[in-house]
Amino acid sequence: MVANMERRSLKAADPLVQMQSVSFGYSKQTLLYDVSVQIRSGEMVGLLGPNGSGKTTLLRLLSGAIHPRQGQVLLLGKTLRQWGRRATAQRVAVVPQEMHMPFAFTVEEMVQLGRTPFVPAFFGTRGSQDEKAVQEAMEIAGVSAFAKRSFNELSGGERQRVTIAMALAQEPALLLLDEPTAHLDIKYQIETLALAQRLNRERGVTIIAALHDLNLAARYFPRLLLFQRGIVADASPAEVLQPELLSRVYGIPIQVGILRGSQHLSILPPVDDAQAVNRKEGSHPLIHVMAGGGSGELLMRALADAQLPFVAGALNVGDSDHALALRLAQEVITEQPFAPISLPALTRVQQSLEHVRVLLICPTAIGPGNLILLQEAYAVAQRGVSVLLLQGTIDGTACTPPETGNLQRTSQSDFSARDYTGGQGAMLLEKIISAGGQEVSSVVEALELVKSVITA
Ligand SMILES: Nc1ncnc2c1ncn2[C@@H]1O[C@H](COP(=O)(O)OP(=O)(O)OP(=O)(O)O)[C@@H](O)[C@H]1O
Repeated sequence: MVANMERRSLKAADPLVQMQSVSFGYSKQTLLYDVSVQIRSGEMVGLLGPNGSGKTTLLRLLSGAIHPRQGQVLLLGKTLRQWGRRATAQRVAVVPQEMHMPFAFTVEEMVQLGRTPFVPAFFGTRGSQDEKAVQEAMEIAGVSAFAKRSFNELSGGERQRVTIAMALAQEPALLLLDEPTAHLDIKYQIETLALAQRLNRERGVTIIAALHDLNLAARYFPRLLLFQRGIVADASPAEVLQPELLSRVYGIPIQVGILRGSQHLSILPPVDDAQAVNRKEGSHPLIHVMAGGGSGELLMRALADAQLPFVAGALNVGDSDHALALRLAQEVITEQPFAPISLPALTRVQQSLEHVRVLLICPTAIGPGNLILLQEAYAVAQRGVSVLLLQGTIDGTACTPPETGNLQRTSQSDFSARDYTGGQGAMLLEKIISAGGQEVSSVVEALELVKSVITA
């Protein structure tokens, strides 16, 4: 009721819920970094991402169960802290991955629990409005027939519908579903998502669901957020479910096709997984890009436009170059947010550098955390591999677009200006040059040199 009235007063363009530069971590380590997203009333959004990518955490932030370390979550323009728990629960309902009841509640009693945010505190009793909402929720979710049965005796699919009924009894404006189809057979998976779709279409409930099944996500959700500790892609299924992007984010080769006679996408592992992996290994990119802080943006776009496959990294989660590399690079070597390059990431960089013919170093800031990459670059230059150093400042003007020309040559002073290691970084860059590394002053020049090296 509350939610219905507020929903009607919302203008179509107003976001129902928004995350503004949200960062969060359970421990010192940051799990989600700088996440910003807006969801309008009436949207149905699927949240995709590998295990441990932070989908549940994102839903918990949206429900107010946990609070951001930085940034804020707004519901109808007010932070969840400003709303408070009770008022938030009158507007946002969560269907968790699994619900275990230690007591033998009947289905009806369970669904009545959904009305808790509306029952006055301190011995308040439920009124006729609450009873109506409970009966209606059971009806919509298709659980009225077993209202008097014990929740714990139900099948997985039936339980799932009861937990959805519980959430519906809250009459939420926003329904958060955490892997609503986990543990369900295909019939119940489809029934559950069809129910979510009906709620969305007929009752205007805004739905955000974390999902693992990419095919079902494509079938039921007009907007998908691909998530890996931050939002990697946010668009329609056809735009988000790109084989290269999915393969990079999930770390296995993935094919996307269109089912014959159907408008829906079909996501499959390749026919012969082993063959695909071998093919991928056999065609390791010949180009490696070291970047960070946006310094690699124009170069990576130019390489992708020229259809030149490359490895990027190591890059920290949350770095804008990392998000872009996930879209454009064949392989991305990922490091924790803000963390120095770890041994596993360094090993992957070393493995990549063994195969490449060109290493491109973008004009990123050099700190104690990434200095080790320059040491690797120096070793590569000493082996006679072509190393190109893109010149530029680190204020976003680096690597000017191919059409518009050159960077200013600043050389030594440029190196020092972005060196935060007390001179070690600048010295390594100088050593790379003396070992044969070549400075380039534009993306155009870099691309020409790359092409000449890899076709030689
Ligand atoms: N309460 C917690 N305390 C500490 N770490 C946690 C907690 N909850 C989750 N994590 C960790 O945070 C990371 C992200 O977990 P989260 O459950 O958000 O991911 P997910 O994308 O939903 O994963 P899955 O698809 O496997 O459900 C994981 O590494 C997880 O172990």
